[in-house]
Amino acid sequence: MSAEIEALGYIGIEVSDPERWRHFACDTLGLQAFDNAHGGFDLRMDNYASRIRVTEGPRDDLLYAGWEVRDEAALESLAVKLEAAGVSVSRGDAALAAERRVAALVRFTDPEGNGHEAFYGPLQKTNEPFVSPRGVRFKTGRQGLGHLVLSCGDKPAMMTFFIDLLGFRLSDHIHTEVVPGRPLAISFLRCNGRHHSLALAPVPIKKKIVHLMFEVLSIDDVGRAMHRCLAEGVHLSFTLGRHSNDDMLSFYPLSPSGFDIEYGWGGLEVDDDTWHVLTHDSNSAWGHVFQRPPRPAKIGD
Ligand SMILES: Cc1ccc(O)c(O)c1CC[C@@H]1C(=O)CC[C@]2(C)C(=O)CC[C@@H]12
Ligand SMILES: [Fe+2]
Repeated sequence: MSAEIEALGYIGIEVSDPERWRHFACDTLGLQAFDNAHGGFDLRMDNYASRIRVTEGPRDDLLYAGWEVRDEAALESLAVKLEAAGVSVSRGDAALAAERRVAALVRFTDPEGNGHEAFYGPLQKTNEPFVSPRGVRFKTGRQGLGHLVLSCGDKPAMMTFFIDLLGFRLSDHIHTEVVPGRPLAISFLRCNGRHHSLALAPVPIKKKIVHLMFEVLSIDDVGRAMHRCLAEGVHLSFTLGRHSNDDMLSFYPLSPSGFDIEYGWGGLEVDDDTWHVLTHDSNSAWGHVFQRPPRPAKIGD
């Protein structure tokens, strides 16, 4: 039986300033917020009842990534496969499944301690259609909500976990230098036609989330969102650019939690039958210029 993960279905984040996040996500990026019964809010970008669950807390980082599988049998075979490999798996009860707005889920952690959930049967709010407050349409469907880049210390262990155990396919590597003289090899993993749903970056930062990417259906929505950021003084960690590996045209606003959002359009779709792993030595065909983060003004500046 197939135990394959098919998409990044949802994520949970803990944020210290939920109201700033609500404004950023809705008014700036065009997602739709719904207060939930758990003291936080859900961000929608399509029919799914929850794509991003925002919970208040000090962490300003990832709580869990929710990976979608086809059905109950696929969920059970994935759980059995993980357990056979010595990963401890906890089956979510009905209350947790209802809270996550899915039919069933299991929970586990990766070798670096990040929380993950696999689930099937996401609740669809078809009679309460997603309406973006900014008229944005997001590219989701079989490709999931977007992509997540995780920082990691032991990248080989993470690669083994996601590829050998969870069934991700390697799309490519990028060898780059963010800090001159410090080579960095980022690897891009897919679980559907999206070039990557997960990328692993061995960068020594405290946060697990390096960035979270949303893709929109119109290039104008990228332009409009970028100009809303500029008008509001939202810091752009990377300017507009086009990536070398997946062709995504994107920019990177800094979220209120201090990790980046990548907001993009035009990402390429991988055909598993013909894809060939590549190694790139540049991040971008053009653009994506790093911008130093803003420093709080001090008296006397
Ligand atoms: C290079 C690249 C290809 C596809 C993407 O979706 C994507 O986000 C990136 C950018 C990765 C990003 C970067 O270029 C600069 C250095 C960054 C911030 C890291 O330190 C990890 C992710 C890296
Ligand atoms: Fe990205």
